[in-house]
Amino acid sequence: MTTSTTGVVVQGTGGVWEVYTEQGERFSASMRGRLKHEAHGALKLAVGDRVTIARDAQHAETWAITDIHPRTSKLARRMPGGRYGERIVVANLDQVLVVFAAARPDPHPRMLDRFLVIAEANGLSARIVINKADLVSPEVSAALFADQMAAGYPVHHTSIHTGEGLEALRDEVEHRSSALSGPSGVGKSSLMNALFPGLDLRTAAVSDAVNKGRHTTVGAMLHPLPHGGFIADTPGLREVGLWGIEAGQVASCFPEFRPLLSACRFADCIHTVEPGCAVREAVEAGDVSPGRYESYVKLRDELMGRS
Ligand SMILES: Nc1nc2c(ncn2[C@@H]2O[C@H](COP(=O)(O)OP(=O)(O)OP(=O)(O)O)[C@@H](O)[C@H]2O)c(=O)[nH]1
Ligand SMILES: [Zn+2]
Repeated sequence: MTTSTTGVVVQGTGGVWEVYTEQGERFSASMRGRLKHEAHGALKLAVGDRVTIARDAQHAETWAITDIHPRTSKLARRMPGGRYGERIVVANLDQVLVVFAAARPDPHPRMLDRFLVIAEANGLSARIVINKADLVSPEVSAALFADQMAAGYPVHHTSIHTGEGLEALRDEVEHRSSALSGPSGVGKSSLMNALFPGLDLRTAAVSDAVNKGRHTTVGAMLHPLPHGGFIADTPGLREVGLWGIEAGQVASCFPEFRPLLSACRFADCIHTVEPGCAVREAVEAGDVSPGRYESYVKLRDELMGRS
């Protein structure tokens, strides 16, 4: 007799995948031969995939992955070593949490915009978290990232010391699959531990640390949350980088630009020098923030190989 169940791939090493079921059980499973063959094409298994697993009564120890369910999203990066193709870092994320600190280290709006563009380009919604809110006055904290808030991104102000904002953030994280991103030292692991005691993230691995190379062999890992949902312990958005984003796509990764793009005089407007550019007019009129526009120009230049 064969039993089967469904679950989410939470980790993968050397062909053995760990699958977490809705009942909260963890099983090791490998890809069934036929599926492996098919997977050579478009569908490669990734952490975050929903799968069906089955096992024979006779081989009671081993589970086989018999089906990979359709993905709703993927965060992908270039194959390591410059090989052609993509590697899916994590599938089926619902959102990215971009964490900065109100101070220590100082927040950096242009770096935030870069993270937001990467999330947009991967089709993921982003939520901004300003942690260490206890270090500045409420007025200063509220003014931080006001441009990104005006662009439509939800912003949370949190502190693990005063407890501010923790409950509201927990509500948005439970029952969803979220990736954490943000610079080193902003309090990502402290925050997750405050929200979900005992979560035990691999502290160093969730960091977008300067020390880049060290993540190349470590894949993403999903941590199940006590009441449902997952936190992805990923190499971070910075490593995923701008890969796969075309220069012409950058403008549409700024949500506040989107309604303007069809109003430019030229259909192929790149919003830098053209007359009749609706984006630049909106900047001049104060409807689009100069800082966000600066981020656009910078990221576009970078993708054009001009910086
Ligand atoms: N004042 C204050 N300090 C905090 C807060 N959250 C975290 N910290 C401190 O900030 C420092 C860095 O916290 P971590 O949780 O290690 O930061 P991280 O983002 O996970 O850092 P990496 O592992 O390098 O990516 C620690 O000394 C924390 O105690 C907060 O809300 N307020
Ligand atoms: Zn334009």
